[in-house]
Amino acid sequence: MRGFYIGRFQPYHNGHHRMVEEIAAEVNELVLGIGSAGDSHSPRNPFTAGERIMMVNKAVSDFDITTYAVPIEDLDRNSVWVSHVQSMSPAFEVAYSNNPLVIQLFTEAGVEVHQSPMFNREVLEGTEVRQRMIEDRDWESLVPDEVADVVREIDGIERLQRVTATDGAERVDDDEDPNPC
Ligand SMILES: Nc1ncnc2c1ncn2[C@@H]1O[C@H](COP(=O)(O)OP(=O)(O)OP(=O)(O)O)[C@@H](O)[C@H]1O
Ligand SMILES: NC(=O)c1ccc[n+]([C@@H]2O[C@H](COP(=O)(O)O)[C@@H](O)[C@H]2O)c1
Repeated sequence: MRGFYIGRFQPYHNGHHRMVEEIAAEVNELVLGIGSAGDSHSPRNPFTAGERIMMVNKAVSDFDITTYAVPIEDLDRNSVWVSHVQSMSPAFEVAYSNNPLVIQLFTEAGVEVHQSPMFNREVLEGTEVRQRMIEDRDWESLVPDEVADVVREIDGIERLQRVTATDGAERVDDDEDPNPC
């Protein structure tokens, strides 16, 4: 049986990895949808689809299943999103997600959806990993070693810190004359 699991994976972390481990007990093939594939170089989506494919492919090589990483760009219309996914992915019988919108859209389209427990969600969350990267705090322990290697290879921390920084320009208050003479 072939399954489908989509995430933004910004970056792929140990919560995703635990979920793939559980999925691997149920299917022998898994499509990993790289969601919001067109987004990169922003605080919420720092890594490109290609970089996320590297992270995911290297990390899941430990598991005894065949995997395919497929980039999926976002659409303005949720109502046709499942068809869009199906048009880009190898065919699959079951979708895995804990995202309420994704669950709703697949269910309405007649696709069986399985949820998983949330693993150590207090820290295993992309937002937390990125915050630690910005603040130079330990993030490596929250991701598979292969992902940490990719982040270092692409100078990902420097990029995230730079795209998160403000431009440092002095703010001029509205009621202050910028050109006093
Ligand atoms: N710790 C976790 N345990 C189980 N599932 C998780 C965990 N973290 C994320 N997921 C699930 O993995 C899928 C992809 O998640 P996503 O890539 O958005 O990660 P995220 O940690 O929620 O990231 P962000 O904080 O950047 O939104 C979603 O279905 C999400 O619910
Ligand atoms: N209309 C759309 O483009 C649409 C709808 C539902 C989910 N998605 C994408 O699917 C992915 C879902 O992953 P998360 O669970 O990580 O949010 C995201 O990249 C999200 O943007 C896109």
